[in-house]
Amino acid sequence: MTQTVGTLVILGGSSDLASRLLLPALGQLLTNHPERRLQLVGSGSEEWTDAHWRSVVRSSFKTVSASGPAIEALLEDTRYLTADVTKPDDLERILDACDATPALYFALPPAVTALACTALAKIELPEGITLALEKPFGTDRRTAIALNKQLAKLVPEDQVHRVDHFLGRSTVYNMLGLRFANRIFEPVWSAEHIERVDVIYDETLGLEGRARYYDKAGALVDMIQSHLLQVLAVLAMEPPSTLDAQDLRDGKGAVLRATRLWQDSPTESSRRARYTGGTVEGEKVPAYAKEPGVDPDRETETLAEVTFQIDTWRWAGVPFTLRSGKALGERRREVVVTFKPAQHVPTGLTGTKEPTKLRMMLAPDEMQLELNVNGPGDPLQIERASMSVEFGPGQLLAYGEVLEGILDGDPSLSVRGDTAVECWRIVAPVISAWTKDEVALDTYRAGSRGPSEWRPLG
Ligand SMILES: NC(=O)C1=CN([C@@H]2O[C@H](COP(=O)(O)OP(=O)(O)OC[C@H]3O[C@@H](n4cnc5c(N)ncnc54)[C@H](OP(=O)(O)O)[C@@H]3O)[C@@H](O)[C@H]2O)C=CC1
Ligand SMILES: O=C1O[C@H](COP(=O)(O)O)[C@@H](O)[C@H](O)[C@H]1O
Repeated sequence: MTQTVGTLVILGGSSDLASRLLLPALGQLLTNHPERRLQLVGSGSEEWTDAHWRSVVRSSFKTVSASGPAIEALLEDTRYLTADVTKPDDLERILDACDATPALYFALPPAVTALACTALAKIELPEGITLALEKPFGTDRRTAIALNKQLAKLVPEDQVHRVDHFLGRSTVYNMLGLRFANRIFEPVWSAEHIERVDVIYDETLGLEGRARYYDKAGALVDMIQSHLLQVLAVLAMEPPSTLDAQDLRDGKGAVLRATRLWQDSPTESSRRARYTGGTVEGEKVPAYAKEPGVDPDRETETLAEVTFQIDTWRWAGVPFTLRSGKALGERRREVVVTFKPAQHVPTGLTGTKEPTKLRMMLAPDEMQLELNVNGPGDPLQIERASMSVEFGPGQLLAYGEVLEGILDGDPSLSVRGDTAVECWRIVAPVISAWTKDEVALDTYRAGSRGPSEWRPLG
């Protein structure tokens, strides 16, 4: 694809996102594509000099051993502008500093992003400008609709990239390849053969000093409302004709429009919990409620689990359970598709206790197909065997794939406006029930597997 963006502006240059994820990914992308030329402008409310910003960029690039002509050219003329991005004059100054068609990347808290968009409406924008917005997109359905309206007044939809780095993972293409480039999965990919689907994203990471953002979001909004619903959409979509932006996004949109809480019951379909003090990977972790910046009375959950149904012919009656949490004892990132038991196991064969399971591990991507096979000893005794395939790490970090889409004007892997709103609609009844305390806030020890009374998934 041809690069359509010539200047990348990071609003929130001092953010954790920029230094830890965006800049390393940019470094890797430009190392892999030495022919690219890109001007980088950083901006933030901190009074930084160009030299300080350059050193921040350089250290982030170092983490991925970035090098080559594209990196040298970028470091040579990158600059930093101190600005309040909620002020139109400051934004105008930033845009004046752009030598080529810019992309504005909002590495900002969602409320500040919304104010910056209001300010952008008051100034003239350069032709072809791209706007890249981080998740969460808005803070609920209403604010997401309002933000979409604001953006629509600024640029056409294809120039808006609602970033979800889970869609920037090769995982999406791996799932599509597995399903649609084989004859054996798609014919059984439905309620007729699938019992349930679990998407699990358990992290050993704790709060990592992100209370300012996380304490208002919690695990439901941070992971399920955004990333994991996108994974569900890719898993459950109808076969697209092409991998074009329109086909992919139409396919995901149709799934999400049909998705709602299991039996429409927020109390039956959702669970939440918060970690108490413990030890994770040998390190002591304080109770979430005692972390600096956390308001314990807010009762923010650090582990969330919600079951959904998809009201289509293909998926009627199949529960999709999404779970994610922090400070857990084991990092577990996988999609588990559990098939229905064989219709009839011939009398005489013994030992078929578990049905067939397809596990798709995320980052690093791997697939395991757990089957019932005849064991090496007694031929009538069925044993469990697993066939596994490693997909490899992908050419780029997830954010590198996101940035490549932005630079090349390809929104295939970004979230479309209507879909962002759907995701808020889907989780709204859970948020409402939790706010009213209709679902108890359970506890789990940091370093454990979660509350012992919760049914294990997968
Ligand atoms: N960090 C992560 O792992 C991930 C973050 N995200 C998303 O990225 C976004 C940023 O998150 P994160 O990096 O954690 O947040 P941080 O709190 O680390 O950074 C927020 C940034 O916003 C800047 N900022 C705030 N107000 C203004 C203003 N009025 N004018 C200019 N700059 C301003 C801050 O600058 P200053 O400090 O100078 O005020 C800072 O650079 C969020 O939407 C989050 O959901 C998404 C995926 C992962
Ligand atoms: O967006 C986010 O994602 C990360 C998990 O993604 P990973 O690619 O870093 O594994 C999560 O830790 C963070 O809380 C959330 O904001």
